[in-house]
Amino acid sequence: MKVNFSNVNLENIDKYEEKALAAFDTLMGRNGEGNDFLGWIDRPVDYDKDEFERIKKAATRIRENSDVLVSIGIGGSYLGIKAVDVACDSYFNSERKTKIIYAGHQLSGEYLVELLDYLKDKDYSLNVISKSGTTTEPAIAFRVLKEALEEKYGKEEAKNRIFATTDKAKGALKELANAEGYESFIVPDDIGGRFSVISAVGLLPLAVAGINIDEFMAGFADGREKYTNKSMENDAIKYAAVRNMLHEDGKDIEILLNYEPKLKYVAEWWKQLYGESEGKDGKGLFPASVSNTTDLHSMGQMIQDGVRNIFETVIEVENPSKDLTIKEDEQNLDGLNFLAGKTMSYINKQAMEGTAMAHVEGNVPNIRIKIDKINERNLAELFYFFEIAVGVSGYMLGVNPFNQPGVEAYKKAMFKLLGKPGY
Ligand SMILES: O=P(O)(O)OC[C@H]1O[C@H](O)[C@H](O)[C@@H](O)[C@@H]1O
Repeated sequence: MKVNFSNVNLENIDKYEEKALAAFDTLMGRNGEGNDFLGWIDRPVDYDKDEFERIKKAATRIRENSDVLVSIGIGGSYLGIKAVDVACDSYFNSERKTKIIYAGHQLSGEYLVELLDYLKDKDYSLNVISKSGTTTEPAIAFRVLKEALEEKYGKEEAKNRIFATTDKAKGALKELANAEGYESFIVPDDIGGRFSVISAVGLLPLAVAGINIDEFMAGFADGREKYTNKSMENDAIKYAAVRNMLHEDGKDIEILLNYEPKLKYVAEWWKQLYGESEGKDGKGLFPASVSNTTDLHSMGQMIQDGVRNIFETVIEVENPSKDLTIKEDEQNLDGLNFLAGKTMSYINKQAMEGTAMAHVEGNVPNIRIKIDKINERNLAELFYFFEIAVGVSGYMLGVNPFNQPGVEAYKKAMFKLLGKPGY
């Protein structure tokens, strides 16, 4: 993975570098706000190997007896799984032995009814994932899906098809898992939800999907190797410094963009990580995302000519796994023979370069993150890069990057409207 800042004016970066290095010291010194939630930093080399093996065994069992695993969770208990699942799957002919389907990540009755109908003639298991164990959306989905599972298999067999990933000791889901005898896995106390894809939260569903979780962990270890040294050569520190410089220079919105549609949910994972880590005390860059070149035909006008408060961070995949060469056409009625002999990846790359030139020309600075190809190891390294960078960036901003007090406000209002006791 390489990060390129040549499309950003770095003439004022010095004072941000000093601040970034100090913030990095706070992060790695574990003496900043939110330092109870830094377990993810060393997790790549310090994790429960027994649980890891148990995850693999459970995944094998699920793959043997289920066409579908319903992964029930929201936020950090959903987005990391979906990001890697989609990015590492094929667009159309998924060879997945067991398909991962998601639930509990919204409150759509239509979705849940259609999911229940879809599952009727399938063998399936449930992985209910909630660090707190009380989040409304997954709790509702689990109540409904558990009832359907028990109806299909009977209570005893259903117990062998329910896996709970939650707090090691407390919370409603842990109590339920203990009472019902569900196999459970742990969301570590010292890893916040948006950082938890490295734990059983991500590992079990991804192992069921056929992702190589040894390679996934190795990618996090690659990230820990590359992004935990104190130097401005450390791209994670530099990215944090550059973001803060651009923010103080009037850019309020960072757009993460890709030119490979299957990376869409990597951006969704990134939006939670950056939005929840920095959006506090009236501060923070607004994290947005587009998928190009599709969105150049919808958001291109705004990005090129709208309010000049945007910069872009582009994820470039240097070696797509498949490619296709445009052929000469005798009639050339579409006028595309100038593309004959050129590959789609070459054309996509020129679109990326042309867009970067036009946007930089229009005062939209561009950061470029290049990954060799899309696989679980490279995605894990990218995740770790963003995690270190958000810790540094949040401390530079003067916020606690590891809490999320603001998410409670809507819940209180919603529970009052729903007549939840005590609200
Ligand atoms: O895993 P859970 O405890 O169910 O939390 C799921 C999500 O909901 C919370 O409200 C926070 O917004 C997220 O940080 C968290 O990832």
